[in-house]
Amino acid sequence: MTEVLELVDVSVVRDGRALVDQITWTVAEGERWVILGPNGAGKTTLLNIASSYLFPTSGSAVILGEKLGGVDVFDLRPRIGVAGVAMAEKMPRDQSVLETVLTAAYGMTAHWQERYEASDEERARLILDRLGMTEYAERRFGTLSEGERKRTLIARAIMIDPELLLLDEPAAGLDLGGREDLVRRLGRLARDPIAPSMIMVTHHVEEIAPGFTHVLMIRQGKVVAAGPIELELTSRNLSHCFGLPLTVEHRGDRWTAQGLPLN
Ligand SMILES: Nc1ncnc2c1ncn2[C@@H]1O[C@H](COP(=O)(O)OP(=O)(O)OP(=O)(O)O)[C@@H](O)[C@H]1O
Repeated sequence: MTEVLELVDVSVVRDGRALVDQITWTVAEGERWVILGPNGAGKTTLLNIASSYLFPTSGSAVILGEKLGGVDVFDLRPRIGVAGVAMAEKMPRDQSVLETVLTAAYGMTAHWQERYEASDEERARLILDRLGMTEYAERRFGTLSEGERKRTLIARAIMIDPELLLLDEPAAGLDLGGREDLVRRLGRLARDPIAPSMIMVTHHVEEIAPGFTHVLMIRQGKVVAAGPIELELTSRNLSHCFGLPLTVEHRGDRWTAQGLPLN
């Protein structure tokens, strides 16, 4: 099996502090990983390495077979789809949802007189439809609700037909209905055998969609557990990861967790 991401002894040090501390982690093609961990654990830092926007201070990072530092990142980035808060902030608010998705195919964030191929527009509309966004295609990005915005950015990340899809807290800020709608759609994507390898950062096990296969738990920049979700997403590991006693349950194809009551 081919590796889409291979980190060996990766550390990121800022102001003398390791934000990510000697992490060794491999993601194989077709796997769908969840990164879990408390605030400040280093999840986004890891995702920034996986998207080639951040270079490790030490250790080696190989993304889609290319070693960071030895490859032109501008060749690598079009192969990686990223949806997260940082991307939302870069999107022009007065651009339509359709254009927001379409510009991805041209490696841009804004419409700039480029002529779109009819086949690209067709693909953008198809992806928007899969994410339940058909009726919003002509709406301005800036007028969307948080949930609609998140679905638009996921559509944009998928538009480039990436080999690796990175989702940074896709369900953050969504209400219960919005979360459940997104989890169902991510579940459909995760179970699609031709969908790209995926890595999703989240704070909540309830946001893990069916079809996710592996979990990486980190705390203070270090790996607490990594491996198949059924084996590693245990009360013991989760408690260690978040630093308080927690119980996790797997019911049907979903996960829930709660803290143990105080004595
Ligand atoms: N450029 C920087 N210089 C110094 N410290 C930084 C820098 N970037 C991030 N950090 C720190 O690194 C730690 C890890 O940050 P990161 O954003 O990766 O955490 P996270 O797990 O994604 O957190 P959250 O769940 O709150 O989003 C945090 O303590 C953060 O303050």
